[in-house]
Amino acid sequence: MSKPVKAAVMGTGSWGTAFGMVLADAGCEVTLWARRPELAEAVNSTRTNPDYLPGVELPENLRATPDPAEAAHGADFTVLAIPSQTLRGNLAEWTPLLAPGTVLVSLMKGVELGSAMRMSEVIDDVAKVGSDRIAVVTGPNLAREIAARMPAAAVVACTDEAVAQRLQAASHTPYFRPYTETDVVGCELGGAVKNVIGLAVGIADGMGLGDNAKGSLITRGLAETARLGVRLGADPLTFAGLAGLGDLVATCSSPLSRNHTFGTNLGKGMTLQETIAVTKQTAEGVKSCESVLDLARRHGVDMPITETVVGIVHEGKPPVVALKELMSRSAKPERR
Ligand SMILES: NC(=O)c1ccc[n+]([C@@H]2O[C@H](COP(=O)([O-])OP(=O)(O)OC[C@H]3O[C@@H](n4cnc5c(N)ncnc54)[C@H](O)[C@@H]3O)[C@@H](O)[C@H]2O)c1
Ligand SMILES: O=P(O)(O)OC[C@H](O)CO
Repeated sequence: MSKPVKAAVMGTGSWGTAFGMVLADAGCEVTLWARRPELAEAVNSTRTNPDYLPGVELPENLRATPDPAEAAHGADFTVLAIPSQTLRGNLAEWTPLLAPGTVLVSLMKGVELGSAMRMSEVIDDVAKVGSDRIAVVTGPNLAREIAARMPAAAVVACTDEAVAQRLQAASHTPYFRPYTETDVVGCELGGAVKNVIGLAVGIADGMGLGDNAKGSLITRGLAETARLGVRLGADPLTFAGLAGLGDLVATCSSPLSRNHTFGTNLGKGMTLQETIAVTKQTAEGVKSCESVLDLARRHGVDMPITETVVGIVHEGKPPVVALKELMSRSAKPERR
């Protein structure tokens, strides 16, 4: 009999825990790394994650530890499930602990502030493992729904298709259907920019702008995502898939999305500080809107919705003023 696949999941938040559950349900032996020892203890003693996924019973073949070396030991896959802006520092500490040959798997949907790097680029920069040992999981995957074992499809991307296939096999369950991809750039940009568009749609919902506005923002949001992606070498068709349209639709329609909810609160008139205070989990778009805009400017790509979100979130622009500016941009053809 072959040995079970071992997976370390670095991060015991909502998605780290839910994806750890997927891997365990698919037959992997899973160890979660939890930053706080008391959370690791609670996971092991109650078989739940009371802080992030209360009420969800976790499988027996999943355990938690506060020791990153213990989590990483012998792992075939080392899954990174922490906020994007904390990746560089954490991975620098974990790199000496990584199992030889382990595949580093990013669950993160962000772009690094300052460097404007995608998460796979940060991973390569820090761990120096090469693109064939870096994979990305993305798509319409709201953690709460996956944790309830509700059906979802996803994309597992790696420049080496055989590695993507290994990860696909390690995470395929009756409720979680991963498709392979080799367009890592497109998959990562789809995930990072949809959080920014999710904020924009949330703001519009909070302002009561209606469903035509929502449909328009989703579609024009996807257009600017694809524009950036193509400039960076992505396949435009990736944005019509699960990592693009699929994730955008789930995020922009669900009250479970932290980015959408964050935007809705701003659109209803809460201040940024009030909105941050009621947001308990990571809403990546709040920081990544600035790094996505930075990336777009470095490559001369126009991203008006992203620019509008930055104006509202970081420059104190009132949403009504931002809306007026967005609607009064010069007329142009839909495709150019
Ligand atoms: N929740 C979802 O539905 C979902 C789905 C797909 C992708 N994602 C992406 O996954 C990533 C993680 O999101 P999440 O939902 O698990 O977030 P979360 O807020 O639920 O959990 C974040 C985890 O990171 C840890 N953490 C926070 N700051 C840290 C630091 N400085 N150093 C080390 N660890 C730290 C927290 O303790 C927690 O375990 C994000 O990039 C998010 O966009 C989330
Ligand atoms: O809760 P959000 O806004 O971070 O979205 C979660 C997932 O990325 C949806 O696929």
